[in-house]
Amino acid sequence: MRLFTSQRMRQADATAVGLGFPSLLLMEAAGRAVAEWVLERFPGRPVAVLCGRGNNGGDGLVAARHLMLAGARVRVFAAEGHSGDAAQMQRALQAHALEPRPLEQWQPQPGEVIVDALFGTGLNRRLEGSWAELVGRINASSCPVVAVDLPSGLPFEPHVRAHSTLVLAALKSEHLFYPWREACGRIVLAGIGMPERSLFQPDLPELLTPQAMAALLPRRSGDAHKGSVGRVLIAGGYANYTGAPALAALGAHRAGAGLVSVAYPAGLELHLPLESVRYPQEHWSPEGLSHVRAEAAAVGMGAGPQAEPAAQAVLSRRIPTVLDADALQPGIVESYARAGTPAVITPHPGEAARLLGSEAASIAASPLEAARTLAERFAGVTVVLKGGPTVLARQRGSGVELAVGTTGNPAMASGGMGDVLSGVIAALLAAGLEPWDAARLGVYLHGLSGDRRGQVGLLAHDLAEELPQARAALERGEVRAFWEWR
Ligand SMILES: NC(=O)C1=CN([C@@H]2O[C@H](COP(=O)(O)OP(=O)(O)OC[C@H]3O[C@@H](n4cnc5c(N)ncnc54)[C@H](O)[C@@H]3O)[C@@H](O)[C@H]2O)[C@H](O)CC1
Ligand SMILES: [K+]
Repeated sequence: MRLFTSQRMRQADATAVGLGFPSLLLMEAAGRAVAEWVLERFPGRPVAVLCGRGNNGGDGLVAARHLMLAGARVRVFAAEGHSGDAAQMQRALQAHALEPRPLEQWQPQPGEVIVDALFGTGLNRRLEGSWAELVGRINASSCPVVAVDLPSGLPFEPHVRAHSTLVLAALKSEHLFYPWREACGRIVLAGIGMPERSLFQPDLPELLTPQAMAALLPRRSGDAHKGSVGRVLIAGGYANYTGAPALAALGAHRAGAGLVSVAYPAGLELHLPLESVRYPQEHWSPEGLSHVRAEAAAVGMGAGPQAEPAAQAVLSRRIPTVLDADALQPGIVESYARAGTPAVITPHPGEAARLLGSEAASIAASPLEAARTLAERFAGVTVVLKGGPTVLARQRGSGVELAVGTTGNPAMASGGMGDVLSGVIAALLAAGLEPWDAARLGVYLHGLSGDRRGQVGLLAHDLAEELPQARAALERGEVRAFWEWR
């Protein structure tokens, strides 16, 4: 499943029409889905449908007809000047003796549900004047708003704040990225019958779905033993940063590693899980790690100035490695890329800025672009740019493949969460997954565990404790995506 932009959705729409699919059928399906959602979610409530002059308004006119036919009390207010499909839908409504009133005449009525069909993917600049004023009045009313496709005004200010958004054909960036996502409310995705070929756009970012992620789970055979399911080496820790490697170790254990070994500066007091094996290092060297049994590693958590020697020592093992925290320095990442050792980097925006020599704020503002740039800059390395949502990237052929996480929540904004993620991805690498699969599944499981324990005050080790149940639920097919299907 792919994440669209408004522009790419319009392209898909044009492709469908180019294939001979009548656009009027799409609008009919869209409006019908809106009506069905309103009737299901707000049974018996009167409805005001507010229609713009584009196709989003056309969807609203269809919704009004179906609401009326289902016996709902409907008032319709529409902008002047519909053309094309929307004009036909206006005539269809008028044939049922339902005459839209001018939009300016709309006043909110208590108890009424508002269908926001003012603007969808065709908005090309911020709303101003009477449009901005109308959006202000919608938001000030105490009526629940069902937005058609997008809350009108997004991705700019001002915009409608919706109770729910009935998304047409595919999710668009605004439905996933903050701050816009908060305006969408519940997200309900309606298929509307677009031909599959028009939606086939593999260069768009992949959305991580429960089905696709469940298929990646490493299977365990009946005769599994601790040496056959993946052993992990964690390398980190320095001065008073003793929690980070311990949390990474916990993440690896809870993600199913058969054995977790932790290498750290000798003399450091680490509160490791009882099950971890300790390898104190007098100084970091390939020899010091040569006898540690591991198929994958994670390095950098709390390593401070020791990150460089620790990363070079681990690199000598030539095993797939997660580079996190202090190991996220251009020189270290480049040395892994040059050596051709499979590497996954897991920066947050601040660390990504350090890698790219840019600003954290600009990275957080355009994470898809930033992840793409990281994948181009460090060719061959798998990028996990952490955030809400996390974005993944890797170079593939002459282009960059992108993916976007669909799990996780703001309760996960606390120290140590990233260390757990490193351990999880390392465990999946050790189990034999390719870096791209280990990174996507690791991000998904980590966020899913956070969602299952989603209260503020969640600690990183609470999240780690949830990993086995999250994984089992995913395996049993019990996990649902955050959007609902219609
Ligand atoms: N395949 C699908 O997903 C389908 C989507 N449908 C619906 O169509 C809209 C997109 O319709 P479109 O006509 O392209 O655009 P809008 O209705 O969003 O609005 C365009 C309208 O608004 C004008 N405009 C743009 N920006 C502004 C502004 N800032 N202020 C004032 N006016 C503005 C622009 O010039 C146009 O006149 C999509 O979201 C779905 O709801 C189909 O119905 C079914 C298939
Ligand atoms: K809308």
